[in-house]
Amino acid sequence: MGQLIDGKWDRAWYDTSRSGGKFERDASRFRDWVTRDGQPAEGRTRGFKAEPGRYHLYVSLACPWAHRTLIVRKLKKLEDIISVDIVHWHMGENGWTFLSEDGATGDSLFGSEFLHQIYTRAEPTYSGRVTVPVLWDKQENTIVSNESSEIIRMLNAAFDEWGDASLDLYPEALRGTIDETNALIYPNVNNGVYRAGFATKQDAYESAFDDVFRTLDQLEERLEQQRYLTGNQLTEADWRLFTTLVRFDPVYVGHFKCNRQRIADYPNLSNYLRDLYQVEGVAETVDLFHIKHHYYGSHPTINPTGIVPKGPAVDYDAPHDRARFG
Ligand SMILES: N[C@@H](CCC(=O)N[C@@H](CS)C(=O)NCC(=O)O)C(=O)O
Repeated sequence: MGQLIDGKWDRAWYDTSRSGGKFERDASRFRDWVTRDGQPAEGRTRGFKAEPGRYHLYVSLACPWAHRTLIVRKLKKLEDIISVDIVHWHMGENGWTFLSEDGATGDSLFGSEFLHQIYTRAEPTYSGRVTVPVLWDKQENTIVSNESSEIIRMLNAAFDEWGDASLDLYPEALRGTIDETNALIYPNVNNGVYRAGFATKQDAYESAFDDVFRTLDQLEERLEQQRYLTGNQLTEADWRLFTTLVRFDPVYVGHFKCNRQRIADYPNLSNYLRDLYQVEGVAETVDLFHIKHHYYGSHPTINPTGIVPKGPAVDYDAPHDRARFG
C-alpha cells in the first residue's frame, strides 16, 4: 500500500488518524469521458472519441470497482473493442504490480513493473492513490478515467457502434430509480464493507457495520417483491451490488468483520446473487482465488500472517428461485 506524491512513490498505509479511526475514500482524480462523437462530456474540456482498439483497461480481478468494468465490457460484448490487462492479486509496498503469475497478464502496453508507472506516464507529477480500474487511451497516451462508476457508463453508451446496442444498463426511464439505488448502496454496502474493514476505532467500525446490515435488510425486503433492484430489468445498479455480494461471504464476513450474518443467510439476496452470477459470461469475470488472496494477503494491518482461509464453500452455480418473477 502507498501512494504517489508529486510523481514519487510513497509507502504508507491509509491514514485514519485525522478522521477518528474512520476510513475515508479519496475521490478519483481522472474524470474525462469517452463519448460517441468525441465531444467533451458536460463540464469537461478534453474529448475522447469512442473507437475500436483505442482504449485499454487495467483491472484487478480482486477489486469490486474494477470488476464492474469487466462485467459491463463482457455484457456489452466489447471484448474485441477494449483490451484488458490484469494486475497481480498481491498489493504490497509498491501498490499494484504487473508480476505476471496466477492469471495476471503483465502490462501488455509498456511492460511496466508497477501500476503507479502508468499513472506517472499520464501525469508525471501526479499525487494521489493509484487505483484500479484505469481506462487508458492508447492514442493520447493518457488516463481517461480511474472512476469505475463513470467507466461503466461510457462502456454502456459510447461504443454501441461495435458492442451490443440492444443492452442498456442505464435506461432513460429508470435513471431516477437507479441513481437513488446507487446512492443507497454505494456508501452503505459497496463502501460500507471497506469502512467496517479499514476502521481503526471500535465506534467507526460499529457504525459502518450497522450501515451494512441495515441496508442489506432493506435490500432483502425489496428483493421479496421484484427480481432485480429496480424492477424486472437488470441495470447497472444490480451489477454494482453484485460485485460486493459475490465477495461478501468469502471475504467481507471474516476479513472485514461484517459477520452479523452471511449473504447465504438471506434467502432473497442469496438467490439473487446466484441469479446474477448465472447470467451468461458473468461467472468468467469472477475469480475467487484473486479475490481471497488479494484481501487476506495484502492488508497486513488487518491480517498480519497473510494466511488465506480455506473456506467457506460457496456454490454460485447452485439453482436459484428468482425465475418466479418471470
Ligand atoms: N472510486 C474508485 C475506487 C477504486 C479503488 O479504490 N480501487 C482499489 C482496489 S479495490 C485500489 O486500487 N486501491 C489502491 C489504493 O487505494 O491504494 C472506483 O470506483 O473506481
